[in-house]
Amino acid sequence: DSGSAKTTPEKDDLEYLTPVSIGTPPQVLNLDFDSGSSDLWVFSSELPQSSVSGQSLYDPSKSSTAEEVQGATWNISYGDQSSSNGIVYRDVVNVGGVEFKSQAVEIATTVSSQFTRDTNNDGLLGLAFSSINTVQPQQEKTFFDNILSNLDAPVWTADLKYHAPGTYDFGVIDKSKYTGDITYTDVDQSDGFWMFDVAGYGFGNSTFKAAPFKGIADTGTTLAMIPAEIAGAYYRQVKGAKLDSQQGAYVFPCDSVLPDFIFGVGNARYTIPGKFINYSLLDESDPTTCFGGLQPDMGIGFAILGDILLKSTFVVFDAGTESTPRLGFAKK
Ligand SMILES: N[C@H]1[C@H](O)[C@@H](N2CCC[C@H]2CO)[C@@H]2OC[C@H]1O2
Repeated sequence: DSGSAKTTPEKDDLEYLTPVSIGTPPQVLNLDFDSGSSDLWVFSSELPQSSVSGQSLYDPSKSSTAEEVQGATWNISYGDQSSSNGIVYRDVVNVGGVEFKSQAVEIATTVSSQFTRDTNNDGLLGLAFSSINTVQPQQEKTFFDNILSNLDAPVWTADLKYHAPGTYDFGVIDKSKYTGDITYTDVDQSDGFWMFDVAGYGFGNSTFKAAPFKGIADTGTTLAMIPAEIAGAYYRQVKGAKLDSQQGAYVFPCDSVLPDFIFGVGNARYTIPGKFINYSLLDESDPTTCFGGLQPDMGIGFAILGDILLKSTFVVFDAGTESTPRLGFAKK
C-alpha cells in the first residue's frame, strides 16, 4: 500500500489541514496531522452546540461500520494549553487512499475554547509514537502504526510548503518531491516523540557552529522553538528586534530583512529562508510590528522544530522495521 494526501495551510501557515474519510458512507473531516501527539480525535455530534463554530462533525450513528469501544475514554492537553476529551469508536479511516478498517476514532465530548475558535480544524491525526496515546484503560495505536505492515515502505513523509498546499505521503518516498540525497539521523522515541540531534546552526555571515542540541520534529507546531541563547544571537542580527516580555517572544519591524537560518543534520546543512522567519503581524491592528518564526524554547530540555523549519525541507519519518526509527531530511 501507499498513498498521498494534499495538505492545505491556514492563514499564515498557522496549521496544515488534510482531508480524512471516516466511516461508511465516508464522512470527510479536515484534520491537523500532528507528529507531536498520538491521538486521532475528531469534532463529533456528541459535542454541545456551544463548542462548535463551523467545524465538520463525525457522527458515528450515521456510519454502518462504527463500533463503540465500550468503557474507553481519552483526555489530552497540548503544549499550547489547548485540550479535549471524550469517548472512543472504531471505524474505517482512509487517508490519501490508504485505509485501515478498525482505527480508533476518538470522538470529542469536550473541547477547549482554542479548538472552538479554530473553525476549519475538525480534529487531529496523531503521528508521534503510540506510547503516548491517551486512550484508557487500553491504549490505542496511531493510524501510521496500524497501517505500517501493509505499507510498501515503513515510512510517511511531509512536504509542507510556504503559503501553498503540500502533501503527506504514506508508504512511499516520492523522488519528485526533493533534490539531492536524503540525510538520515537516528530518533530517540523514549518520550514518544520524533526526537533527534540538530548538529548545529548558523545565520547571516556567521560561520556554522557545531553546537548540537536535541529537538522534536513536530508538524503540529507552527513555529520553531529553539534554545534561547541561539534565538538571542539570531535576533541580535536584526535591527530593532526585541524580546516582547509579555509574549515571551521576539518581535521586530515588519520591513526588517531577516537573515536565513542554517541548521545541521549529520554532515548536511539546510536553510530556513529569512522570509519564512518574518512570520506574521504581531497584531492585526499594528502593521509595523512583526512576530518571529524562530522563538526561544521554554527550557523544556529540547527544541520543538515545527512547520517554520519543516516546510524548508522534505522530511521522511521512518519507522525502520529492522533498525531503530530515524528521520530523513532533503532539500527541495
Ligand atoms: N504538537 C502541537 C499541537 O499540534 C498544537 N496544537 C494542539 C491542537 C491544535 C494544534 C495546532 O495548534 C499544540 O502546540 C504545540 C503542540 O500542541
